[in-house]
Amino acid sequence: MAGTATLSLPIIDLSSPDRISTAKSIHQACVEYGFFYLVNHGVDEDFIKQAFDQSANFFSLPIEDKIKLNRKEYRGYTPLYAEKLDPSSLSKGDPKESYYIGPLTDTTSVRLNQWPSNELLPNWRPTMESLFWKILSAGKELLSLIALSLNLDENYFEKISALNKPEAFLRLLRYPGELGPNEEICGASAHSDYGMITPLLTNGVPGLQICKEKLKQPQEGEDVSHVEGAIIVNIGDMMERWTNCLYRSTLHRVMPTGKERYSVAFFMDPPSDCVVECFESCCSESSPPRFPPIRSGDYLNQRFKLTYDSERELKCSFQSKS
Ligand SMILES: O=C(O)CCC(=O)C(=O)O
Ligand SMILES: [Fe+2]
Repeated sequence: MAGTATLSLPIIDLSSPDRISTAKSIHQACVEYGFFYLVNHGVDEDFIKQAFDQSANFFSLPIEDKIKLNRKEYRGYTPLYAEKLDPSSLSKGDPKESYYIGPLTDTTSVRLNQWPSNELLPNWRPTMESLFWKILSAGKELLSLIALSLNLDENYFEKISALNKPEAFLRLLRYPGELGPNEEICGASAHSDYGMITPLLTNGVPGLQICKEKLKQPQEGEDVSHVEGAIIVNIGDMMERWTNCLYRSTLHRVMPTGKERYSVAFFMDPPSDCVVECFESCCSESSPPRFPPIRSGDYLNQRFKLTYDSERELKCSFQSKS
């Protein structure tokens, strides 16, 4: 984007045998940016391309077909303008459409997922299921390195039950191109993600920006450039709470560029009953915890209420399970 700085984010190699040095690089990336690229993550490029093709197949269906799968229980289709990620923004909503797939990890809530029929979109469901498992596996591996990066045991997230049945949501996104560049309108308004980490894939069309200064107005964005085959990972608010703000949950947004853009975000949240409280390695007498402990499910519900129409009764998987 003209006049906007482009960031060169750190690159983390998930398959490096030197886990200690990788953990150090993660530490630095999370303190400085809250964002990094993940390479050698095990999700192969051809498969990613197939998944983007399938995502495009869904979004190019007639609106009547898409609306039949309208979001219920946080799963399914959300049309253009249904969401406003920055609740303080005066816009009518974010110009993007999306499709949510809820956790496949939980035998009870998995049935809440909605799927286009195999006749309508052959092989769509298995492709997305496979994408879910592949990104989950990279995410779990990454979380063991994040634990190491915080001087915790590499199985720490399993030990605090954050990873046994993670509330991972796969979200397919499409930003229409025809809106054209417009400074007032963001494809996704500035926000931070709510959970532990968000691995993100894009089809290479630019638009994603990081706003490093949370409180600055108007917000200034720096472009995140595309690195072929890499997963972009950002730290979420719950990780920020766990680490007493050592690791940054950085504001980001998607600006329109006049080109149609696709992305896939994978929100990795702890299960609803997991209590998020400051890690021992991140607080001390001189730096006491800044946030009280909170159940992950309660925290997420508060945040979702602000993002979506606040009048609407929210019923999330984490409520129906507990
Ligand atoms: O589409 C993107 O690149 C980012 C999406 C995003 O930040 C989100 O959905 O939380
Ligand atoms: Fe986000």
